[in-house]
Amino acid sequence: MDQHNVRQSKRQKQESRNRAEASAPASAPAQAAASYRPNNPSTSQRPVPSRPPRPQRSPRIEASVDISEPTEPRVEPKAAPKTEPKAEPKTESRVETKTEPKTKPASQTNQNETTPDGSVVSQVHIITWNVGCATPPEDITTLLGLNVGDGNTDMYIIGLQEVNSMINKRLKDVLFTDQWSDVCMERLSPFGYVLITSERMQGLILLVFAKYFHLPFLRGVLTETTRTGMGGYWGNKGGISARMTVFGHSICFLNCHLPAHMENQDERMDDFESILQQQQFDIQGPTGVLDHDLLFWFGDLNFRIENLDIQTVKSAIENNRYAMLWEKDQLNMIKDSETVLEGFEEGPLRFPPTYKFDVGTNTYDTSGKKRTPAWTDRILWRLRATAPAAQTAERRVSVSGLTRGIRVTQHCYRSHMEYLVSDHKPVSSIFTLEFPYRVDIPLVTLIVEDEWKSVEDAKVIYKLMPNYSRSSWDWIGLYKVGFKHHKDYVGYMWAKNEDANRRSSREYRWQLFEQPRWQPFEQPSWQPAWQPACQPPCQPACQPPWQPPQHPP
Ligand SMILES: O=P(O)(O)O[C@@H]1[C@H](O)[C@H](O)[C@@H](OP(=O)(O)O)[C@H](OP(=O)(O)O)[C@H]1O
Repeated sequence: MDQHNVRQSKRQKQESRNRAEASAPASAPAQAAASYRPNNPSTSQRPVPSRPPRPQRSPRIEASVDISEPTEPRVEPKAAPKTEPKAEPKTESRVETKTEPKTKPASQTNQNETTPDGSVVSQVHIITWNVGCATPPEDITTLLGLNVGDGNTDMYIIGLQEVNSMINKRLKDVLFTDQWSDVCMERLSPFGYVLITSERMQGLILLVFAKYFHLPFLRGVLTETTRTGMGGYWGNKGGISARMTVFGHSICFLNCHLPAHMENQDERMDDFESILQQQQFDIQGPTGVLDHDLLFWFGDLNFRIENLDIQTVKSAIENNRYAMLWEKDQLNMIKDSETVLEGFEEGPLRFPPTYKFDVGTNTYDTSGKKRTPAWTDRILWRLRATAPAAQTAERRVSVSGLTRGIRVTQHCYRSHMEYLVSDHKPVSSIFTLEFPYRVDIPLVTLIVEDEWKSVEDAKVIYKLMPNYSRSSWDWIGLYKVGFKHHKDYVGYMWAKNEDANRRSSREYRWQLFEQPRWQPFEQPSWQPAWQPACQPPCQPACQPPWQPPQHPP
C-alpha cells in the first residue's frame, strides 16, 4: 500500500477528526494539558471513542515471520556480503558476540564497502528505548555495540521515548543539548560519527549519526513530527521521523510512541495511520513516509500479548518459549490483515519481552498495576514495492521491487537486559543495506593545497558539480577533527552566488570568526567535515579544547 492509498483510505476519517478538532474550544490544548496526569489512574482511563471498522485485507498465505523456537541471536560479519555479494546468506556463518573484532577508530575503518558489481553495502544500527524519564546510564557502550562491533557500522539511528520533558528539564534542554543526545554524541564521536540530524517532540527523540566521510552523500535531510496524544494536541504520543537520500536512495526513519494498554490496539493503528498521513516532507516527487525506498519503523509501539494470563506469560518467558507468546502478540496477529502494515517486515522475537520491569531490576512488574510482559519495543522495516520476502532459517533478507533492487539483511534483533534505569529494556537491530548503485559524486569538492600552520595559510579551493543549482544560503563550514555535531563548526564562509556565476571554481581564504553568526542549517549544500592542521589519525587525542560557537537565540 503506497502513501497515496493511505491518504485515500484515511481521508474520510481524518476529515471527521479535523471537524471535531476545529469545533473544539481554543483553550482545549491548555485545558487538556493541565488536566492530564499520566500516572493518575482516574485520568489515564481515557474513553475510547467508537471508530469505524478498520479496512482489512485477507491474510497472506506466505508467512513472513519466523516463529521457530528461539536460539541465541546471531550476528553476521559484514565481510559476508562484501565477499559474496550475490550469494544467498550463509546460515552457517555464525558469529558469537565475544568473538567479534573490536570496533576500530574512525581513521582505520573503510569508508564504505563496494561490491565487485558496483553495488554498495552500508551497515545501519538501530536502537529504540523507552527510557522512562530516567537519566542516561553512565556507560552505553554495549548498547551501541562499540565494544563488540565490527567497526563497520555506517549509521546509528537512536529512537528514544519518554525522555524527561518536565518543563524545567525542557527549558534546560533547549538552552543546552539534552543529556541523552550528549551521551550518545560523546560515545560515538571518537569513532568518527557525527550527529547529522536530530528531532525532539516532548519525550520523543530521534538521533541520526553517520560516519563523517558519508556526509557528502547524505542529502535532503529533513525531519517531521506528529502529535497524536490527547486527540492530536499533545506530543506525549506520536511520531518523529528523519528522511534523507543515502547514495541516491531515499530512506526514512520513523520513531513512534503509540498509545499504551492492551485494549487500545485500534487506537495504536489509528495513530500510526494518522502519522503516516500527516508526515509529508517538503521534497520533489512523492512526499510521504511510505514513498521512501526504505522505511525503518521503530519505537515503543506498545503492542501487547493477548489472551494469556500474566503467570502463563511469565512461565513461558522463563522457559524461553517465545514462539508461543509471539503467536499472541497483537502486532504479529494483525500484520497480515491491516492494510497499512502491508510490506512491513520484522525479524523473529528471540528475546524476552522488554516491558514492564521494576526499575533497577530484571524483574517483571510487581507493582499494583501488574502489567503483563509484552514486546512493546520493536524495529520493523519496509521496502517500497517489496517483492515477496525471501527468508532463511537464521536471518531475514528482503529485496525491494523490481526497479530499485535494494537488499536489506537483518543480522541481529535483540534486547539489552543489562540496562536497568527504565521499566523498558532497549532493543537494537543491525542491518546491512545493499544498494544496487551509488550516487557518490559530491556536490562540492574541497581541495587543500598546503599544510595549514596558521590562519593565514588557510586556503581551500572548492569545485562545484557542473549542474549544481546554488542557493545564496550555501556555505562551507570549517570543522575540527572529532566534531560531534553539524553545529560544531569553528568558522564558515558563504559560498556566494555571484562568484559561481563567473567561474566554476574559486579560491577562498578562511576567515575564522570569533563569534560566527547563527544561521539555519537547512542549506541545500552542506559540505562539512573539513579537517585543517591536524589530519587523522589524531583522534580522540586532539578532541577540541575549544567550545563550539554559541548560537544567538
Ligand atoms: O507517556 P504517557 O502518555 O504519560 O502514557 C503513560 C505511559 O504509556 C506509561 O507507560 C503507562 O504506564 P504503564 O506502562 O505502567 O501502563 C501509563 O499508563 P497508566 O496511566 O495506566 O499508568 C500511560 O498513561
